[in-house]
Amino acid sequence: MKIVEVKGLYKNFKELIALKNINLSVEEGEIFGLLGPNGAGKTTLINILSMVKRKDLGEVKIMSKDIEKASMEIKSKLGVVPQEIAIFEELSAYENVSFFGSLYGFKGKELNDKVNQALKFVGLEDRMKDKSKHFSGGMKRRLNIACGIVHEPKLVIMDEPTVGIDPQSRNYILESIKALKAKGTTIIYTTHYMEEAESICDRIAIIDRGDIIALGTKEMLANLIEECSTLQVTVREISKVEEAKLLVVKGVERVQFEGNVLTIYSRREVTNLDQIIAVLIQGGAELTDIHMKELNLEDVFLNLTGRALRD
Ligand SMILES: Nc1ncnc2c1ncn2[C@@H]1O[C@H](COP(=O)(O)OP(=O)(O)OP(=O)(O)O)[C@@H](O)[C@H]1O
Repeated sequence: MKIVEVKGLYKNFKELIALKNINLSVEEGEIFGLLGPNGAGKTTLINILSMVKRKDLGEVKIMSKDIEKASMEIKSKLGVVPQEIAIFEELSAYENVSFFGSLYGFKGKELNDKVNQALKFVGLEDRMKDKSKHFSGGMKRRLNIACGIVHEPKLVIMDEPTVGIDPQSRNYILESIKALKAKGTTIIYTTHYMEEAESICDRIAIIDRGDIIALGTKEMLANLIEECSTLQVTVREISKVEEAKLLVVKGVERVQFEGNVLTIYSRREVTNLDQIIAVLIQGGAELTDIHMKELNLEDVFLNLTGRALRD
């Protein structure tokens, strides 16, 4: 079942087109990634889905209801974890989560149980009485998540929840997101870290300049690249590598140099390993390592836009 359906969505900020003709759907129970560089339009899309901003044009349905006609009903089943940490520094972790839980009408034992469960979920049960102003950046991010999921929403929207935190907290958060999915929650996850999108998302939409330029599983996205086989060769004498000679080998599309490593992109249907090695040996470059590189979403982005995903 589709839990989110977006058709022909547009959003402008004066003359800037922040979103143009966005079409996508999110299946119930999946982790759906929105991957794109800074300024691509991820937050704008998330803000529209979470009803913080209004769309200009198009149709957005969540749980089969139009977001503008059934906003109250949808909001009760929706959890939002914003990019900016939205917690009260002077309150304890427990008080923060309890406040958000009470906004959804929970009280008494039911509220207490939900708060304890949410804090346990993000690994803050031992620190629940501490004021959040004493927390590290990673702990504040985890508390932010607990506030967004305390009411056990069916759909959780997370906007770059791992920005600027240590690797340990990041892993903790990624594991909690997988655990949320295992409980049946649907998650929309925005990030500009392609490793995160690759590791937790079932499907990924790549967004650039307000436009979805590709959508699918990571395997489907990698298949979009025509020059599919990617050979990485480390040589002792990079100056002896003759790019022009490599480029005339059948199937070779592109050669990239980085220090002593060269990456050779070839069309997928061509077998040319023998010829490539022969060219390098004849030139006297001296090979020290050679392996096939697996294509990742960074390559997909570069291939589709001609630009790197990261700044
Ligand atoms: N309120 C606003 N007024 C004017 N322009 C805006 C506003 N909000 C966003 N924009 C612009 O819209 C574009 C998309 O921004 P958005 O924040 O959605 O991108 P993003 O992919 O979430 O990037 P980031 O990761 O940096 O948050 C950017 O060019 C941004 O400057």
